Amino acid sequence: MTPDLSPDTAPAPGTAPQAPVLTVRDLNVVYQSDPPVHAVRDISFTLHRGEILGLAGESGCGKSTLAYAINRLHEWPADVTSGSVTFHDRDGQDLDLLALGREQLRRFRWSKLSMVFQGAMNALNPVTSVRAQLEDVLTTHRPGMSKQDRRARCAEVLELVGVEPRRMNSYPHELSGGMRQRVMIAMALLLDPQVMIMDEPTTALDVLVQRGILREILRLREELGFAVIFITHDLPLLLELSDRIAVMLRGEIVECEAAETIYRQPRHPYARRLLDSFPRLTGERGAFLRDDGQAAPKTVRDTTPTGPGAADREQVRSDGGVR
Ligand SMILES: Nc1ncnc2c1ncn2[C@@H]1O[C@H](COP(=O)(O)OP(=O)(O)OP(=O)(O)O)[C@@H](O)[C@H]1O
Repeated sequence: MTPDLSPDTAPAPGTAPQAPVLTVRDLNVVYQSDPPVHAVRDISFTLHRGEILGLAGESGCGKSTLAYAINRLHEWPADVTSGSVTFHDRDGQDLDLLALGREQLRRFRWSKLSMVFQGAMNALNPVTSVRAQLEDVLTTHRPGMSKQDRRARCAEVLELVGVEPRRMNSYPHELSGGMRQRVMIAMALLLDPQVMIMDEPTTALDVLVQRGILREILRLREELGFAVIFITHDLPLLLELSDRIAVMLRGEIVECEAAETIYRQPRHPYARRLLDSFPRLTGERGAFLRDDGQAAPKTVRDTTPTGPGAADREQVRSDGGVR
């Protein structure tokens, strides 16, 4: 497959061109309310393998509507009125996501593309153990997997996100918010997806816990090679995390560039305004924070727990009065 390297879709400078994993073309989503709300307008972009694409924009600009429509999680009155979303599978097959039937969709979600949304930690079933909830995903999607392999895989993903596997026997209420969100990320990783959509995944958490989780996401992306669409209104965070950033305004992408270009030379007046609204970007931190060619930003590396047990340490730190 020939990579799509048109200006609005090219990977960040200095990174090897990667094949696309997701292509969105001229997507329109309208809430058929009275009056109708045209929440996503003619949006086009390409997500490349292993890339972190940040989606920035103020509240109500359509970020979540776009994310839900890509994954077909939108519900009436949200209506995809036109456009296409194509998933380019590892095996070379192209999937037209808007045309998938219910059963195909069920197989597609979690296994090829998974989503972690804001407050996902509250989506865990309070009366079922973490183990049962993780295993349930495997039982549904990998019915031939042995019990032993299921357990091993659940322990493996928990370890990947820094949660001690012994926590598997816990119930959600026994875990801190940060740990629960890590469990949700583990669940999203279970089936080795090629794309993860993260919609404000850490917004509800305190800054240290948030940093720890973001660092883990960056490390996992390096290790496992999935691509991420990361949604937040927190532009400084996106500048640290993303390869490219798409800036949304009233349902449209008004600028899509390498994170560093958005930071140094934002073209669109709204992107400039958005940058100016974060004083710390132009204040004492001054310089752009990413290492050249490296995903892990300095600020994240310096301040956060990592590895198995990191979430437990977060718990201790939270209990120890960090908040
Ligand atoms: N069920 C609905 N019916 C009508 N309009 C809706 C509905 N849900 C969202 N909208 C409108 O669609 C637009 C886009 O909303 P959306 O939630 O996608 O924005 P967002 O950028 O994700 O905001 P936030 O950052 O606050 O989550 C907004 O104008 C919102 O009011």
